[in-house]
Amino acid sequence: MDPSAPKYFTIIDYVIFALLLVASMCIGLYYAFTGGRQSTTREFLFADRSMKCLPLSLSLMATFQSAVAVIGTPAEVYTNGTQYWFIGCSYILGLLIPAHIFIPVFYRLHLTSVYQYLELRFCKAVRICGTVTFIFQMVIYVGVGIYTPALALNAVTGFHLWGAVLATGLVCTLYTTLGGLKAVVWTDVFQTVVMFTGQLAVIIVGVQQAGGLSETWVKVRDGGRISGFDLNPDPTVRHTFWTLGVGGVFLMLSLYGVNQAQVQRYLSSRTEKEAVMSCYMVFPCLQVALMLSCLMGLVMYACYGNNSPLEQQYITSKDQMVLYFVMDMLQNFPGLPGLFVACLFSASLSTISSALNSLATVTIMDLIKPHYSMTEARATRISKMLAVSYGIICLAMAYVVHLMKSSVLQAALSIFGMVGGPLLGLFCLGIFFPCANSIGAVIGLAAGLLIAFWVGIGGFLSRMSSSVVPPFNSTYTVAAGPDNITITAVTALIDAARPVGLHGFYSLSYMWYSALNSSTVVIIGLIVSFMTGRTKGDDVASGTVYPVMRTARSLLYKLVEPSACCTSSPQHKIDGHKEINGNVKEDAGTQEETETFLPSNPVSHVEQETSV
Ligand SMILES: O=C(O)CCCC[C@@H]1SC[C@@H]2NC(=O)N[C@@H]21
Ligand code: NA
Repeated sequence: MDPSAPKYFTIIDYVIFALLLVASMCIGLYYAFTGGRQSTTREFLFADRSMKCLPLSLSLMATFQSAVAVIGTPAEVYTNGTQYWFIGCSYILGLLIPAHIFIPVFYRLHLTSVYQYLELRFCKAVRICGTVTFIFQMVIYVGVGIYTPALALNAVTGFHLWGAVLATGLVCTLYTTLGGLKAVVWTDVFQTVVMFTGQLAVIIVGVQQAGGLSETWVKVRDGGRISGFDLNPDPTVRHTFWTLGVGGVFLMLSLYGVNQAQVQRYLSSRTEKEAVMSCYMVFPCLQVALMLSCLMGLVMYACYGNNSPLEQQYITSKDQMVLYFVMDMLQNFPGLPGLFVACLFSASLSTISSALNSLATVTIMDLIKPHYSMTEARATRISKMLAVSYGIICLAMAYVVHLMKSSVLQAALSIFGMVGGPLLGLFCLGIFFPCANSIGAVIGLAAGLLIAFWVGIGGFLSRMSSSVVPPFNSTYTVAAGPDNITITAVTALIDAARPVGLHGFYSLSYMWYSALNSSTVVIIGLIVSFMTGRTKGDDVASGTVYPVMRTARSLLYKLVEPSACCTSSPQHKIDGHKEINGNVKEDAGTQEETETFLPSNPVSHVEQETSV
């Protein structure tokens, strides 16, 4: 069989792929005609705030596990080894901080959109800036998410590119519009099961084709694909333990801490405890997803070695490698290629549906409702129309992505870093620095976005221009074997060409974008706040600041005085929260200080803190 010929699906493959779309549509229809029949925004956008932590945790994981991870991560591991796996270390802090800082603050404010927080803490202008930035980020990200699987599928199986894009986009938009957040969460659960099953099937068959587990291990180890701890502190090295383990924390905080798609899931939990639990339960799900993607890259290497289909010119981009591998390996297992393609589109659908639902939410809640009073029914109808409109916009965005040529994994993570980073900085400025004021917030956000695009675009262009340096300045894994002399020579050449000065700034690893941009927003935001008259502690809206110092003191106190921990903590009076659309929330009453060390009404401690 000529390996360069495109592989074709058998009829059973198409059936499995069609079944996935039909099943997703049925879940959407089910939630369109049961329960409250999606007639209120509370149901359409927040699932009646009744969600339990298990489906939520799978949905939280699925939202940012798109075809990009299913295709891009194995290609990354195949090319550069398992260094990328260290991003898993960033999931610890990347989920603990959202669980114990962001969720308590956002949950107790009874927010509808996470950007409502920005108006409570700063002013309406900051809220609008945050909302628009989020919309910009998610529309581009969804464009990548829709286009990625269609491109890979088209390249390897001849499946019509825009047919796949339209099928994905339309089915997804339909069930999201019909079934609201309940449908999005439950299709995420179903699609995650399909995604994991597909990946596992390919790994098992791949290991068999490579000659068994021990044979696979020997090949990847001798091929230098098992990376150790690369503790190189050089921030321009693309993947090291620091860029992934530390830079990854900021990336995770921008996604699982302050991204509307995730915060909306926390807010749709029945109780704050369920929300915190769902955040904790994301950790094992993410580790499994990361493990499956990395293992697939290793199995691909065990099967192809260094003469990859890319070098054989069977495919044109490394993002097509996974699908080529699947069609190559599973050709004799009718139905499995269809299962893997269903896995790929499941990853995509679960991300696109979450994004469309969150885009509709912030648009209606942040941009429309505050300016026009309307009935619940009308607001829900507009939300559904918005979901459809964003579906169409994202299909157009897929075409724009078609025009750009970049590794999809790096493209997606760069978008998160360039746009998600400044948003993370904006929320950190508000939550951790009571002295920050609105002018500081707006100018800080602008500075963060400016730096982000300067480094991001500059880095992209400088990589394109200097042909000597490879597509991204990665440290080559020195391949053992006859050609290692060549590789060493090339590495020496790269080091010689390594950019210095401003050029060095441009070649910052994309994994540091989130950290750099969020820090820029905080630093500039604080400087401008001090220059323009910092906010006094008691001017800060109740519940919008996390008392870092007080929590640290109470943690220290519990450590030093173990006997103190069994006495009941002092009662705290909760005063009413002024909700944004005017009606004051009745919160009067007293409440035990919760074990998350965040007092039920954090601002009172800020007053104490700032007044001390
Ligand atoms: O798959 C995607 O859509 C984007 C690539 C993964 C996004 C980041 S990587 C760290 C975190 N872990 C995940 O599984 N997704 C996010
Ligand atoms: Na997904």
